Amino acid sequence: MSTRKHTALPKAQTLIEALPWLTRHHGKTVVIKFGGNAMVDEELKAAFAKDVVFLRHAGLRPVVVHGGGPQISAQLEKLGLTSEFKAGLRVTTPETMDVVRMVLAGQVQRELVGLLNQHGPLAVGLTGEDAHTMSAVKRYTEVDGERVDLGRVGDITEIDTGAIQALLDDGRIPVISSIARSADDGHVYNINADTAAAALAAALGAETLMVLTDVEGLYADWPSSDDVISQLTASELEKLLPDLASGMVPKMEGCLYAVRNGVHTARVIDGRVQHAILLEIFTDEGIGTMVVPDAPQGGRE
Ligand SMILES: Nc1ncnc2c1ncn2[C@@H]1O[C@H](COP(=O)(O)OP(=O)(O)O)[C@@H](O)[C@H]1O
Ligand SMILES: CC(=O)N[C@@H](CCC(=O)OP(=O)(O)O)C(=O)O
Repeated sequence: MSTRKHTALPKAQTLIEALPWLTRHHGKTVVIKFGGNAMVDEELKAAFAKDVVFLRHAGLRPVVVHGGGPQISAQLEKLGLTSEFKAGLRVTTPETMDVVRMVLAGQVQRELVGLLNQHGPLAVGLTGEDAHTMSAVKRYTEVDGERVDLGRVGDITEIDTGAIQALLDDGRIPVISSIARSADDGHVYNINADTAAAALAAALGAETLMVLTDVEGLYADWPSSDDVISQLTASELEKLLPDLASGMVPKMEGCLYAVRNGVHTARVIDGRVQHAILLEIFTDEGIGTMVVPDAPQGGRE
């Protein structure tokens, strides 16, 4: 006698719960920004790779954009160089830029490609430099009303999605490092990875931008409260932006940009939770914070 039928039932229910989400997301592009704690924990990294491969086998078109701020800072320290941030962006001298490029494209991206490819010949790594995927200009920022020179920090000016689309059409998983070259001065620039992910999501016409981080989502009254905002509209987010602290600023600016430029939903989710991506995409509850476009004026939605 065997009780296998009974113990297997909850598994079947879980799969069935995913059915409407599988149908809805089939063939859709999902841009996933990988960063935060999930990126320094071996188990979480392996679970992340499995989730992304699962999405690909479930018929979605996942694109990974990765950060690596902590890894860059660690390498700079080893080399006796300091890390300085202004308005959440790394002040990037030409010397620092060499390290940024080496760590993002040569270390972090290679590691992610390796983890994904344990499941088959799927992942291909690119930087924004490859096939003109992302072009940039030098970016300035304002601190206390003053224009600040951040060195080799860039703003994206143009995106050519050709190489990414070709890889997706071929069933591959593109893994993108947030580096871009300027056609004006020929320099290579350091781009914040949240900003790059949002710009790529919009340019690709992605259905979803998913930003993994090291908190549960957007806290309503951080740091005095840790109530997570589960959903908000673009206009609601725009009102909150001036009060956000530095780490969340590029993430939430990116989410706002994405939903204002054709992406259906932008989500900030907790990368410390194993299989956070699958929970967010394939279960009824979802986790984290979801940003949605404003309802169309006079629409019936
Ligand atoms: N309103 C907020 N809600 C959540 N986190 C916030 C908020 N404001 C600031 N933060 C900070 O932003 C951090 C996430 O940004 P960051 O450290 O740049 O993440 P990542 O390494 O994932 O790119 C959180 O760990 C938290 O300290
Ligand atoms: C201009 C700028 O600040 N670039 C970032 C690029 C990496 C990044 O964004 O990594 P996280 O997502 O892990 O923070 C940096 O140099 O740290």
